[in-house]
Amino acid sequence: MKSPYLINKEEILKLYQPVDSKAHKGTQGHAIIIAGSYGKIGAAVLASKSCLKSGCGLVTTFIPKCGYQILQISIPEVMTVTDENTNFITNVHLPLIPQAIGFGPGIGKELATQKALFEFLRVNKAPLVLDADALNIISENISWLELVPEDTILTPHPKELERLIGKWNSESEKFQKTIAFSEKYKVIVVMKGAPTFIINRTSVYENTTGNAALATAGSGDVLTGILTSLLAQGYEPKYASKLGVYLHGLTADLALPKTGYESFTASTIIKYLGKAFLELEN
Ligand SMILES: NC(=O)C1=CN([C@@H]2O[C@H](COP(=O)(O)OP(=O)(O)OC[C@H]3O[C@@H](n4cnc5c(N)ncnc54)[C@H](OP(=O)(O)O)[C@@H]3O)[C@@H](O)[C@H]2O)[C@@H](O)CC1
Ligand SMILES: Nc1ncnc2c1ncn2[C@@H]1O[C@H](COP(=O)(O)OP(=O)(O)O)[C@@H](O)[C@H]1O
Ligand SMILES: [Mg+2]
Repeated sequence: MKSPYLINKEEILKLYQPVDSKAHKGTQGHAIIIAGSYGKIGAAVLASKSCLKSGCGLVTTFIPKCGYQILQISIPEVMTVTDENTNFITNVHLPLIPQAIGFGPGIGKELATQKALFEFLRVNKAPLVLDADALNIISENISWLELVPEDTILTPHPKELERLIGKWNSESEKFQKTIAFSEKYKVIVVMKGAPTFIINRTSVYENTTGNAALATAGSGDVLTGILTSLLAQGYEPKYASKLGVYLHGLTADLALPKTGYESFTASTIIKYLGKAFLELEN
């Protein structure tokens, strides 16, 4: 394998698009987050809030009924649409075609949720981020990946990656298998970890931001929201994935002197998103 390209500030400044002074919420993209199940509505809240706080104009969140009040009270700026089912997602019906969709955090693996994901993949054409249980479901139905739009962004942590590509015997085999997977299914794989690598066909990129403060519940859910937001704003998937992982890690680097490792939570990532974006302004 060639040595990875580094995702550093110089590279990010080449692709970052500042918000236009004539922008309005309609030009900033409408994102949909499909997430959550009973006991894991927090994942939907974190992904939705981070989506909104990364510059997206409008965010609609699709959740099972049990999440309705939680979402509306915790993030009044976000619109919600609920499934017929109380505890988990069974039938994704969207009120609009958005500019991007993030699917997976906290959805669980109920059979009805698996069917809902399959039906969604059959009809969806919007740019897509797949995370968490959406990846776990797809791991057991790998041919469904043939249904996703080209350059869909997959964000597995190491265990989710293993479920998708199978076990590896060395780091180099892990990269080889992920490159082959990215080529075969025409997807971008964000290999989350310390550090995070992005695999886009045969190209490998290594992120330079982030630290162990991110080793906390929900930090991946927040990344899904950020990536979905950037896609909705019109960033091409190859740029959205780089900018998203860079900003996500940068929040932890900026926050660390104030929070230390221990008190940093996924909500701290969201809190520091503004400072991370400001680092990109000249
Ligand atoms: N507030 C909420 O609503 C929250 C909801 N959430 C939602 O919960 C769902 C389940 O998500 P999940 O990732 O916890 O479960 P799962 O896929 O079984 O992975 C666990 C296994 O993976 C491994 N592993 C993980 N990271 C690794 C690493 N860096 N490096 C190495 N190994 C690593 C780890 O292995 P271990 O080290 O324990 O052997 C363990 O076996 C999902 O939908 C998510 O969105 C969460 O986001 C939390 C907040
Ligand atoms: N030690 C670490 N250094 C840098 N980044 C880390 C570290 N530990 C975790 N992360 C990042 O935190 C996120 C964890 O995602 P994930 O495991 O999906 O969390 P969750 O499912 O709880 O939301 C990933 O973006 C990962 O790269
Ligand atoms: Mg996760």
